Amino acid sequence: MSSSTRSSALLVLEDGRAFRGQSYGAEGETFGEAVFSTGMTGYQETLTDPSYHRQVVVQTSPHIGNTGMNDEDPESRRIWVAGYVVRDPARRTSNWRSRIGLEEALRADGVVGISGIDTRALTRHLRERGAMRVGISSTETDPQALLARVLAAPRMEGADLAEEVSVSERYVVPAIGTKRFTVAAVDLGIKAMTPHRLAERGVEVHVLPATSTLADVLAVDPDGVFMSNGPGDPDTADHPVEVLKGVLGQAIPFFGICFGNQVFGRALGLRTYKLRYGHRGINQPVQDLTTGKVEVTAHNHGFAVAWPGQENDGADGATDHRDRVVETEFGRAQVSHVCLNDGVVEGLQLTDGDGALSAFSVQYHPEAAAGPHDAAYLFDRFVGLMAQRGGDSTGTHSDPEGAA
Ligand SMILES: NC(=O)CC[C@H](N)C(=O)O
Repeated sequence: MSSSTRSSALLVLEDGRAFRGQSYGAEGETFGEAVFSTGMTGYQETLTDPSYHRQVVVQTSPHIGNTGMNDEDPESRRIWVAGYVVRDPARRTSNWRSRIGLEEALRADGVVGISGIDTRALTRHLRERGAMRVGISSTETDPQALLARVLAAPRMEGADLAEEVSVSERYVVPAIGTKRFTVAAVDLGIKAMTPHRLAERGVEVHVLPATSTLADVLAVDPDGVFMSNGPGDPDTADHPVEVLKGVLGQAIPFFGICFGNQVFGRALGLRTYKLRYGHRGINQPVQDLTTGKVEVTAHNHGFAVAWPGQENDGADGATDHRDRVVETEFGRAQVSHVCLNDGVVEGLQLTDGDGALSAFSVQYHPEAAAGPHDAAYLFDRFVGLMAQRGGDSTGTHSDPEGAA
C-alpha cells in the first residue's frame, strides 16, 4: 500500500508533543509507554518479544518491513508491542522466507501503528525527556482529546505484567542430542531462543508458568534454575523474588536474563530503578568485569539494578562498580558486567564461601534474537556451573519424557 492511500493517524506524547502521520497496521487507538529501539535489523524478533508488552516501539531505523514476517524467527506466539512507529514502511516485501507482509501481520494481531512521522525528532525527544506514555489513533484528530486519554493510561512504573504474557501450562523443550542437564525455566515472558540455546547444549528445559511456586520448580528435580526476560516493573515481581530466594537457599545453580537479572538483584537485597529512556537495540557495548572482555550485545530494558552507593539513577556517566561487593545471606554478590555507554549494571554474580560461582545473571540478551552472538558464552558458563555443582548427568535421564 503506498502512503498516499493510507488514512491519517495521530501520535500524542504525555507531555503534549504531537506528530501527524499515516495509519500503519491495524486502525484504531492504542496506548502504552513510548520507547525507541535502535536495531537496524530484527524487527520480527522485537515485535514478538513479550518484554515489549504495553510498550509502543519507535524504530530509529527509517526503513522497516523489507523482509516481511517468516515462520522461523518469532520469539513467541504473537506480536506483543502495544503500538508501532516507523518512518518509511517497505512498500513491497522481498525475502525468500517471508510468509506475510509486516503490515498484514500487525493487522492480524490488531496492533495499531503510525508511519510517515519524523522518528528522529521523536527519538531525540524521548532521549531528552525520557520514556513516557503515548497514544496513537487513526480515529481521533484532536491532539488535546487524545492527550486526555494518554494521561488516563497506566504508567510502566508499578506495572505487574509477567503473568499476562507467561504460559498457563508448562511445556518441555527437549535437549538436542544427548541430554546432560535438566533446567526449570520460569517464564516471565520468555523468548523462544532462550530454551533453544540451552537445548543446543544438551539441556532439557522445563518451561514453567510465572505463577509457579518453589515446590513446582523443585518438582522438576532441576540441575539448574533459569528466570527469563519479561515486561513490566521488576519492583512488582515479589512472587518470583521469593521463589528465587528459595532456590538460592538450596544452592541450586541459577542463571537469569533481563527481568531475571532484576529478580536476582532483588533476591540479593538490591533495589531496581527506572532508567530515563532505557537500552533497546543490538549494538550495546558491555564489559565482563570477570574477564575484562568487551562484547557487543542486544538490549531491551527500561529498568536496572542499582548498586548500593550508586548515586545516579539516571545512569549518566560511568559509575565504577568494580571491586564492590555485598555480603548477602546467600553469599558474596558482585557486579559482573557493566554497560560501557553509561555505567549501568548489566550483570550480577554470586560466589559461595569458597569463592566459587553459584549463581549469575545479565541484564541483556545473550540469546541474541536478534543481535550479535558475542554473549553466547554465558550459556556455556551456566552449563559449566551445573557440571561443576551437580556432575554431568549424561545417560542418566535418556528418556525425553514430555518432549511432545
Ligand atoms: N527484556 C526484559 O526482560 C525487560 C525487563 C524489564 N521489563 C525492563 O524493562 O527493564
